[in-house]
Parts: sequence; structure tokens; C-alpha cells
Amino acid sequence: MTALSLKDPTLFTDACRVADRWISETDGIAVTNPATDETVAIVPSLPVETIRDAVDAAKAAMPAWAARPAKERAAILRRWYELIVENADDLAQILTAEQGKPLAESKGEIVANAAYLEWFAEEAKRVYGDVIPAPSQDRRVLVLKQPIGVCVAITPWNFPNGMITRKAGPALAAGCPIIVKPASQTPLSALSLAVLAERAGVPEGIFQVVTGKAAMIGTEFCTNPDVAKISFTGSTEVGRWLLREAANDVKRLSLELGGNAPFIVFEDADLDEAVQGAMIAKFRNSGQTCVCANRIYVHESLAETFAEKLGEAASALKVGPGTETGTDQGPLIDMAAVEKMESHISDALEKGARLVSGGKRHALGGTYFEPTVLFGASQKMRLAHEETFAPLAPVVSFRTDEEAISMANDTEFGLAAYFYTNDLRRMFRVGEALESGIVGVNTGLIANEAAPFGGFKQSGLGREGSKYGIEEYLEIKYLCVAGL
Ligand SMILES: NC(=O)C1=CN([C@@H]2O[C@H](COP(=O)(O)OP(=O)(O)OC[C@H]3O[C@@H](n4cnc5c(N)ncnc54)[C@H](OP(=O)(O)O)[C@@H]3O)[C@@H](O)[C@H]2O)C=CC1
Ligand SMILES: O=C(O)CCCC(=O)O
Repeated sequence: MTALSLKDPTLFTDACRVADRWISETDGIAVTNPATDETVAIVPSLPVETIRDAVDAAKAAMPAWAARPAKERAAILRRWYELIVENADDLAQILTAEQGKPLAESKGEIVANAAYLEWFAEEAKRVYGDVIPAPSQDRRVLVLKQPIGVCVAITPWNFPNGMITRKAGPALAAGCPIIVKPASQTPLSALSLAVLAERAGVPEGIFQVVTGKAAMIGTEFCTNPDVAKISFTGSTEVGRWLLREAANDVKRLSLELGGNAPFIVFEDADLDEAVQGAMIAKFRNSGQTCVCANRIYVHESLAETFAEKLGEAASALKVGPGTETGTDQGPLIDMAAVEKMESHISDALEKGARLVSGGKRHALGGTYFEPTVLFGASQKMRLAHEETFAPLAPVVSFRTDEEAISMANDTEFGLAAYFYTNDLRRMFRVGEALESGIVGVNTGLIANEAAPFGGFKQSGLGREGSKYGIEEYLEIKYLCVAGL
């Protein structure tokens, strides 16, 4: 067992939060530390009846929660935010133990995403309706915004803490309860959030966490008539499945799915800044984010130099356990991730790419992998069309802006894109032409609570964060007042 030395050991729990109960099980799902392969905890594999209990509890709790003045809901959300920030060091240890990322990065995820609770606590008070000028004198057209109903969230392993606060913040702010089903590889961060939610005064039934067989829980969420809304972050394949399963009830869905982000460096860019931006956009979380640069397009006049500099910076990253001081890159989540990275590298090398740095499993063994840079990559390679989701940076050279834009848009995905330029005209022209929900200009870091996060094309539906994020949890009601 991985032993953690927490200031507050009660934050580490293997129990699910359902209605008024904390449910543990010795025979459930093992959570493994990817750095050591040790078991960290066993969480329940809940039966369908308990998932239904959670939906029933959420339904029962919703009227009172929705009826509370927004100011009261906001105060509770704010308290939850404060507790997360106060306990960020402990939460980071829990996150690193189940996911592997360096402690500093875990803490960064926790604090940056707790900010979604703070943001939506503020937004809760600003859910305005409308009075629309009516087409006749005897009528008034009023628009109200009301909470959508019982919400559920299915979250991934790459941001075990942050993907939850992004969804729970707007749901609770809007007056909805939410039930979270975290990834089986990383449920402990979700459970620790439930401990703090209770401490913050979130009422019973309003924030619940369930663990168990994904397909069973997903089916129940999609078919239970009392679930109004599903918010999912994960693979496009599972997103499509949820969309189909939920179609019978016409449930509302927010989907944050796969990406295949292009990162373009134009000939007028500051090369060193672009290398620095690419390091963040590519290697953060060991390349395991849906907004990670997947393909790096560099103008032919700079491409080789850029690849060499990127290779040097990538080789300087310290690979090791997330708990070790100075570690930049932890292990990958599992062996399947290692094998996918290897298959993308070998396919690229066979088709003419050259290895600049890295390229193989790390000497530390397990799922550690060397940060890798390839030069001479092209659109023919698998890495141009599939999300690698690992620390592989392929550099492709281009001649014209049109060529770069066309290659960048040559994908069914459209979540994030990045480009570096110092030319104002090009900034607008390219920014408008890229088919992505998020475009970073001269930066490799784009997510924050004030901005809308979400994708075009098969990268998803809806937006998280910003003033748009709360709309996903609200229905618009038009009140037609006549006979005046
Ligand atoms: N957009 C993003 O941020 C993410 C994208 N991905 C992409 O997906 C690839 C595969 O990763 P993977 O972890 O398998 O992603 P999945 O989409 O399988 O997992 C994400 C979440 O969905 C759950 N899930 C899986 N199947 C179902 C189902 N039938 N019904 C309901 N929930 C379900 C998982 O549960 P359980 O863990 O119990 O299986 C997990 O909680 C990655 O390599 C990457 O390309 C992955 C994670 C995040
Ligand atoms: O990978 C994701 O699903 C979200 C990325 C969030 C971030 O970039 O902080």
C-alpha cells in the first residue's frame, strides 16, 4: 500500500458518498499508483440499486437547494473553494498517488480548478432573466432561467480533481444537484472532494460520488428518467456512445472529448518563446491533456532549428516519480498509453520522420517514457490524425500560411489550437480560420475559469467555465403574460 503523510488524514477516503451514507467495500476496484504499481486503496463497485439511490437522493434534495437564495448557495460554494485551497497540499498527495503527475502539477491542477467553484459562486448571483418588448399591448414576454434538474458527471483520469470542480461549480450554482462518476483509475480525488463538500455545508444529495462499472453506471445515467443532464469529459468514443444512449430521453449533454491540437510557428515568431510555449502545450501532464499540442507545424525557414531546440528542452525534463522534488514528468497512466506512444513513433519513423530526442521507454521502467521529439513528420502519419495523449512532439514543416491552416484543420477534432506570430494581420486571419473552440496566440497555456472551454466538430458539445458555462445547467422558460 502507498502510504501518504497527510496533515489531515480524513481527506483520504475509500468511501463513496451516496445520500446520507459513506459506503466502503473491501472487495471493489483497486486503485493503483502508476509510479510504483502498488495498491493505493480499494473503492466500491456499487450495484445499480445504489446508483438509483443516488439519483433519488439528488431528486429529493433539489427543490430545497434550488429554492435557496443564490447568495446562500454562493456562500457554500465559496467555502468549498476555500477548503480545497487550504488543503491543496494534502489533495495533491492524493492526486499524485493515483495519477502520477508531479506534486507541483497536482497542486496547480487543484488550485486552478478550485477557481471554477469561486467563479461560479459569483455567477450564481447573476443568473438574469429578461423582459422582452411584446408584440402586442396586452402582453408581457418574460424570460426566466431555471435549474435544469438532476445532473451527472463522468470524469477522466487525466485531471482527477479539476474536471470535477468545473462541472460541480456551475451545476450547484444554478441550483442543481450533481452525481459524479470518476474514472476508476483515479477516484480518490473525487472522494476527497466529497469530504470537503460536506464540510463546506453542501447538503446531503447535492454532491454525491459513485464508483463502479462504467458501462452499468453510464447506462443507468442515460436511461434513468430522473437524470436531466450528463456532463462528460473523456474519449470521443464514449462520448458518442453516451449521446446515442441518452437520445431516447432527449437528455441534455455537455461533452468534452478528444482533441488533436495543432501548434503553428510562423516565420515571424519569436523562436525561443515558441519553444517555451510548445514545451507547456505538449509536455504538461506528460502530454496527457485533451488540449495538448499533438502536431507542431513550423515554417520551413525555422523548422529544423525549432526541432533541435525543442529536443534539447525535452531532454532536460526530469522524468521520475511525481513525489520526488524536481520531477517534471511522471509515469504515463498505464501500459496501453505506453504502447500507443510506441506505435505512433514506429509508424512515424517508418514513414520518414527522424528522432531528435527520446523515443523509447525510460530506464526507470514501468510506464515511464522519454519525452520525445520527431522531425520530418507529415500528414501521412498516424500521429497527425490520432490523439497520441503522451509526450510525443512531432515537428512538420510548412511553406505557406494556407498550407499550415489547411493541415491544422485536417482533422475531425476541433478543441484547441495554438500559433505563434508577431504579425497583427496574421493573428486575426489565422485565429479566425482555425476550426477550434480555443485558440492560443503566443501562449501554450489557455485554460482558466473566466474563459469558455470546449470544442468544435467531434471534440464535443457545450462550454465549461466563463459566463457561458452556467447556461449548460439552466433551462430558459418563456412566461407569456396575456390579457393585461
Ligand atoms: N478529453 C479528455 O480530457 C480525455 C480524453 N481521453 C482520450 O481517451 C483515450 C482513452 O482514455 P480512457 O480513459 O479510456 O477514456 P474513457 O472515455 O474510456 O474514460 C473517461 C471516463 O468515462 C468512463 N467510461 C468509460 N466507458 C463508459 C461507458 N460506457 N459509460 C459511461 N462512462 C464510461 C470512464 O470510466 P472507467 O474509468 O471506469 O472506465 C471514465 O470515468 C485517451 O487516450 C485520450 O485520447 C481520455 C481521458 C480524458
Ligand atoms: O484535458 C482536459 O480534459 C482538460 C484540460 C484542462 C487544462 O488544460 O487545464
